[in-house]
Amino acid sequence: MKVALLGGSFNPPHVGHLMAASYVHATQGVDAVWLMPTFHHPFGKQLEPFDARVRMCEALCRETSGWLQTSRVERELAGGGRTVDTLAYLVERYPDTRFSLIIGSDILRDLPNWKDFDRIQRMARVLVLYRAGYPAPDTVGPPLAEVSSTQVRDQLARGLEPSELVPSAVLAVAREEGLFGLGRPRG
Ligand SMILES: Nc1ncnc2c1ncn2[C@@H]1O[C@H](COP(=O)(O)OP(=O)(O)OP(=O)(O)O)[C@@H](O)[C@H]1O
Ligand SMILES: O=C(O)c1ccc[n+]([C@@H]2O[C@H](COP(=O)([O-])O)[C@@H](O)[C@H]2O)c1
Repeated sequence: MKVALLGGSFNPPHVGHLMAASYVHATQGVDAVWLMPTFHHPFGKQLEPFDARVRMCEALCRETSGWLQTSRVERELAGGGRTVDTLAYLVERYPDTRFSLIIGSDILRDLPNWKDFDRIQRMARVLVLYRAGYPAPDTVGPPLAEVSSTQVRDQLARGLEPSELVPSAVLAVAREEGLFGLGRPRG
């Protein structure tokens, strides 16, 4: 079994995540892609509750035939949210699985602040996808969608419906859960 991991805040998930996962599934010889929402963000990002982000990720996964799944592993570990620790745990727990790690090229500038990136590279094949707007050497594939969770949150804060950036089923969960100020009167 070959699994590619896409870790992220998913605050909220958007079509860029779906495109990144689809691209890897379609071209990189993996059987499955696991979305791995952050429980505690290592750099202290303030996020909507974990369970609500998991629900939105699950809605995103339902856009696929089943190869995209959501993992709650970072809550099971409940540690500092460092990817090297999550990966070491997964490698031990699934000895017959070969893992890849997907990151967007925007992350490259953060890597000096990651814990033990060298060790990550020894445990997993690292696939750096070309995120539109972040050209870099050695990325895989064409530039992917110019969309971010930040942009989605900005639209929601302005009372706009980000229906071109977020699958409708994901937006429905965000509305049900009252995330990102949805359902609250705007001041
Ligand atoms: N449009 C995209 N194209 C390619 N990769 C992406 C895209 N959006 C996110 N990613 C990658 O998915 C992973 C998780 O991203 P994350 O959940 O932080 O979304 P984000 O849009 O970057 O969020 P924010 O705007 O809140 O920082 C990261 O590796 C990121 O580089
Ligand atoms: O391992 C680290 O040191 C590390 C530092 C920062 C971020 N990460 C992971 O990188 C992934 C993308 O993070 P972000 O900030 O783009 O949502 C997510 O899975 C984080 O847990 C990992």
